[in-house]
Amino acid sequence: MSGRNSKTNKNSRLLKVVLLGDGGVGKSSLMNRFVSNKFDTQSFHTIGVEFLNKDIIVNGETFTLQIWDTAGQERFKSLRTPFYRGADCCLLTFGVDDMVSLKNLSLWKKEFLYYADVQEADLFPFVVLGNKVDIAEQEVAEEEAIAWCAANHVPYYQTSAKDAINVDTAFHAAVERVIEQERSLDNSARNIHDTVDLSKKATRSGCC
Ligand SMILES: Nc1nc2c(ncn2[C@@H]2O[C@H](COP(=O)(O)OP(=O)(O)OP(=O)(O)O)[C@@H](O)[C@H]2O)c(=O)[nH]1
Repeated sequence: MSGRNSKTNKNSRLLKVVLLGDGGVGKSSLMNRFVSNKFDTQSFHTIGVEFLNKDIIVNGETFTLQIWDTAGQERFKSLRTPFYRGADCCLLTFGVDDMVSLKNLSLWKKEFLYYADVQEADLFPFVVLGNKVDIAEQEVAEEEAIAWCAANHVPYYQTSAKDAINVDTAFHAAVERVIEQERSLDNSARNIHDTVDLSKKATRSGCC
């Protein structure tokens, strides 16, 4: 595991964001585009995991995103899975030039939920990135990606790390998903609390 920029801003909230997807879909490139605004055509396969931090402001609040870029190749599975635990959000990534990488999103989601040991799997904030939209010959029809995302209730962003398309937007969306998830968990906790209070009241006011 390696990381840079690991200092965090004291006034910000730290969010752990995990990037998952098949080898070569562009996870490292997306992280580098987002954090350093750079793109390298000669990137190497990630071995295990790497992380970088970046501060962003969403809805007036500062967040330090700790972005964990994982190795997509199957042979590195045992090196990446221990790092899923404690994640606040997961970016599932595929390449629009690679149909198999879209098909594998279900396996990535499943692997993540298993090793992250997520309690409320249905509410966990995932975002899907269809990367390399700059490539003219795409194997994945947009409708197919949209259909997978609709079935899984996950927002979809078409990105290009190479041409810096939608990369910032997708990371902002990840934070917004986390905020939304917290709101819905708060609301359901409040509803449970209200229900309990009502039943208490009913017992107290019962006359006989
Ligand atoms: N055309 C194009 N190429 C890209 C884009 N993003 C990444 N690439 C290229 O795709 C190759 C793989 O990119 P990586 O970022 O290393 O992919 P990865 O998903 O991190 O791969 P693993 O580390 O093996 O999991 C590199 O040659 C990149 O330059 C993109 O948006 N457009």
